[in-house]
Amino acid sequence: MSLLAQLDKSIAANGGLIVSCQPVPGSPLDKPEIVAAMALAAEQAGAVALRIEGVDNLRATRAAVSVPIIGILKRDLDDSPVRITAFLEDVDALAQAGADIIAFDGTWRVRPVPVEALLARIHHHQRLAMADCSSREDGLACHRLGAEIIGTTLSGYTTPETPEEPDLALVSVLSEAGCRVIAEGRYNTPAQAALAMRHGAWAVTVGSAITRLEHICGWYNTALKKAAL
Ligand SMILES: CC(=O)N[C@H](C=O)[C@@H](O)[C@H](O)[C@H](O)COP(=O)(O)O
Repeated sequence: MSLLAQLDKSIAANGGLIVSCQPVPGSPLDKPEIVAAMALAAEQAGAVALRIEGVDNLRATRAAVSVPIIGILKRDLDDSPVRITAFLEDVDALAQAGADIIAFDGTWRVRPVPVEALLARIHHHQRLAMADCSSREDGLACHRLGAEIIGTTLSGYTTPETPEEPDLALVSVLSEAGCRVIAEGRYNTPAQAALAMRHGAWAVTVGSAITRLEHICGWYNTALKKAAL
């Protein structure tokens, strides 16, 4: 059975939650063995797939879990705002470390390597490609170029202000256009994730609300401070 067919089956059975295990950089939780433990706990709790950043985290997680892994590699570049899997060697490293799906920045911004070349390299390794997009235009362009999965990951992150709510409208527009959409970015409650599925998402990736303890504490601290005023 193809990986997509396998995922269709587990999404139908379990609901379509993908857990992104990306600790806050420099956090006491930012260690490959802890990332792998979070990933295993998510798998045991019914996650259909995992999203993992970095080669060491990916290797540790691959050894611990059996569900598919979406691999990414983040870098901060001087001459481009693109951060997620920007180079061909990043694709090679992720494939080698055991990613089943490789996600990359699919936005139309100044970038070191064209989307077409990244897609060709991912497919050369016989991996599935997920394009992390910010808009209808990005998403449709990556879909036409052959990305099997379109993520709404970067909606709200290519502009100076990031909204609080997730971009459900983008999920609808891309799924109506025939894309296999992973809703991702600020799905901080189960109700928001469920809404994404009702807007046509194939699956929903949740990161901060499940695996970034500092963000969750921050949400509570802000609310509690406001309540004390
Ligand atoms: C914009 C960007 O770089 N997003 C990253 C992509 O991998 C991660 O930092 C997010 O945590 C991930 O997309 C999940 O989103 P959320 O943490 O909101 O559930």
